[in-house]
Amino acid sequence: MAEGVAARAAAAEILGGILGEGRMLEDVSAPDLSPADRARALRLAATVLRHLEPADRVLDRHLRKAPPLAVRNVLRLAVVERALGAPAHGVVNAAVEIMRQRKRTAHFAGLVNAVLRALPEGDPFQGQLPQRLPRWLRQPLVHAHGREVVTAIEAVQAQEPPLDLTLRPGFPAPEGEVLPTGSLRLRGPAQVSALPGYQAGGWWVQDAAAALPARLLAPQAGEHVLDLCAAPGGKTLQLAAAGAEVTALDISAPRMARVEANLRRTGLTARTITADALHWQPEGAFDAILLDAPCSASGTIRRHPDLPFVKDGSDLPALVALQARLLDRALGWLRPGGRLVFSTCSLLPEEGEDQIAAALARNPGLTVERADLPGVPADWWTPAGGLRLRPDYWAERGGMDGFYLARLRLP
Ligand SMILES: C[S@@+](CC[C@H](N)C(=O)[O-])C[C@H]1O[C@@H](n2cnc3c(N)ncnc32)[C@H](O)[C@@H]1O
Repeated sequence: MAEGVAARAAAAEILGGILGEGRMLEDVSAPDLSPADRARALRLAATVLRHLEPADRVLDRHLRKAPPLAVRNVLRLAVVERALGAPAHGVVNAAVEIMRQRKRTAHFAGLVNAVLRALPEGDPFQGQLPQRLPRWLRQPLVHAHGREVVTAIEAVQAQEPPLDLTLRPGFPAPEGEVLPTGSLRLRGPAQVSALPGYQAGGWWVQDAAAALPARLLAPQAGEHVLDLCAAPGGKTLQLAAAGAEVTALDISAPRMARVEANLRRTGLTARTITADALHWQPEGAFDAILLDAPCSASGTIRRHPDLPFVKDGSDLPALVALQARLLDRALGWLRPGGRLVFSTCSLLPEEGEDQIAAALARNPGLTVERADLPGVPADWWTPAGGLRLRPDYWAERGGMDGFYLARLRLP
């Protein structure tokens, strides 16, 4: 088999699972492959998803009739690889070989060969705009930020995201760029468990934006802090590393197992509880609560490029209602004068700015508190005192996840 064919064939199959069956990337299993080929297949599939729209625009110029999805996915993969600079002959030969491997696609080998050889020399995406966000997401974002910002967000989301680490002082760490907010940024693919300091638990993977909610909460040593909706636990580790007495709660047992594994690796401690926060009751009040609520995850599309193809926004009203219920319950678990940071990895005002405005209206005396967060530019704060983080912030450094966070204070 020619070099790279197994990984490319698997990437095309993964794309079929996502685009044909509506499954999320993490739920689609790559067939029997070496770990290296599996990693390559997942990476290729994710890359194609980031450029699906431009790839289809290029292909539609060369196709008279829509081919079956399995064929189109192999063509998309080849066009995207070409756009990213892979040599034409390797890409074309692999695509043709993949077609010949299966009886149901073998008769398309000639078409695939002809279409790919007809592509002009150079970058097939030249002059094209990046892939657009889906309509349900794009429209409210254009309304909130304008077209130019949305195009800038889309440009960042078309790129492979960097790998950000949250560091523990005094532990070994890999070499990378230290961001103004303190996260360490690495470029290019990395085998996380092989990086210096992993075994010693000196750091954990956490997007630079995702590291800010725990910093905004500013936990103090010995404080009783609840991490509500905690799994897989990046924020739990931050709270525990600050010396707080942490209770970490999540509804999902398999996700909670990941929090426990993360605590074991880092040697940090937290009390872990698997329960539905809509029914659970604490034994006593907390000094501080971090509520990283379930949401559309629309701020994480560059890490989860499958999301726009699998979600259609129809679960948004239920998510917004759940966030409000979780927020009101959690406020009831704070001591008088206690603080709560609400965060969502969403770009939508409904799950951020509007959610907090509604909480203030429902809870008299509750206030939003702006804090001094080192490295955070003044214009990331909203007039209402929340922090709106957008993927196009620090675009030249690789961007960040979209988030909204606000620190609330009880009277
Ligand atoms: C955005 S994720 C949390 C990420 C986590 N804070 C971190 O930093 O790793 C939202 C979490 O909410 C949990 N969740 C959803 N509904 C819940 C509920 N009713 N009670 C408790 N946890 C819930 C999900 O299982 C999911 O792990």
